[in-house]
Amino acid sequence: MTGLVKRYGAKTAVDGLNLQVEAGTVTAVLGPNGAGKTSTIECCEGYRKPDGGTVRVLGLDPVAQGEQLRPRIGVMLQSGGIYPTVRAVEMLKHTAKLYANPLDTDALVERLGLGSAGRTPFRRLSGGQQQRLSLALAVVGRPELVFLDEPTAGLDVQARHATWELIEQLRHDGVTVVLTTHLLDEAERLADTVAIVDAGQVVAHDTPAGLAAAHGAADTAIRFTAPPGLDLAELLGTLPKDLTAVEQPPGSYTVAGDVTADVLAKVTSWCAAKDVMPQGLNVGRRTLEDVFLDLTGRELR
Ligand SMILES: Nc1ncnc2c1ncn2[C@@H]1O[C@H](COP(=O)(O)OP(=O)(O)OP(=O)(O)O)[C@@H](O)[C@H]1O
Repeated sequence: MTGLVKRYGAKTAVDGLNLQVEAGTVTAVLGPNGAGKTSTIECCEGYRKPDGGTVRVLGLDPVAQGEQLRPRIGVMLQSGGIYPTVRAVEMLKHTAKLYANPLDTDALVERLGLGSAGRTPFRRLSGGQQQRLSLALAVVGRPELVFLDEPTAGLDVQARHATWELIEQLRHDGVTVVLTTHLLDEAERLADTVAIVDAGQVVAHDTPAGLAAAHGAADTAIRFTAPPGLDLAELLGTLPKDLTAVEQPPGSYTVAGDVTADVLAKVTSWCAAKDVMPQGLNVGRRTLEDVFLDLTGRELR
């Protein structure tokens, strides 16, 4: 898509967003709450009409050519969209019959641990079961491309791993997957490329390793918490020139760069001179989470 714009009244949710996804890959769209991820995905699915820009999915316009597109894609919405009284597995079997070459529904039920949910009406399923059923419904028709909006939000660890394995299987089968997530480990584990969205735009799109390399994630960092408002310019004055220091969010400090034992000693003695106790201090590699924080100024959750 190029230059995608989506507005709700005066609010511009998506603000000229550009994103190209290669067939057969898994793309994770990562961003803070309200960044415009869901709006973007819904424009790709044809559920929302863009206010500007061009969206093509499998070469088709999702709004004008929705009828052609829909049988070829799978969609897992954040909020169900499933009849509340319909029984879980019946719904899945019924949906499978609408497709020429569906997946084996029994195997899918087994894989997603939905066996016990068989005859339960959708509205009586637990949140996690509803979500796994939505995922099953999205993939049962063997789509060429699936959109998964926060597929593991709120799932327990076991269900999350089952979902990850299913997504890995899709990728292995050559299905193109676009998923949104707040979870960095999910993006790192599953995605060939990660698109970081902030304020309705893609601010970076690369492989997880590429993002990390481009944004200094190989550096080491000292992290600690302390009362907000420490004078970081003064702290930096005591440290070698190539180091950086940020307070984000207030009271959480990161000193990054070539962190040696000498740098660590200088940071702690500066704190001591200010009568500040650095809590939870640790030294480690900068992570993709730090990259995210740098790019968006916000934490993932
Ligand atoms: N139907 C709507 N009417 C009005 N405003 C909306 C509507 N849907 C979304 N918004 C607003 O548009 C912005 C982007 O929302 P969107 O749901 O696309 O973001 P998101 O990145 O998916 O967020 P989250 O991670 O919380 O799901 C938000 O500020 C949201 O409040």
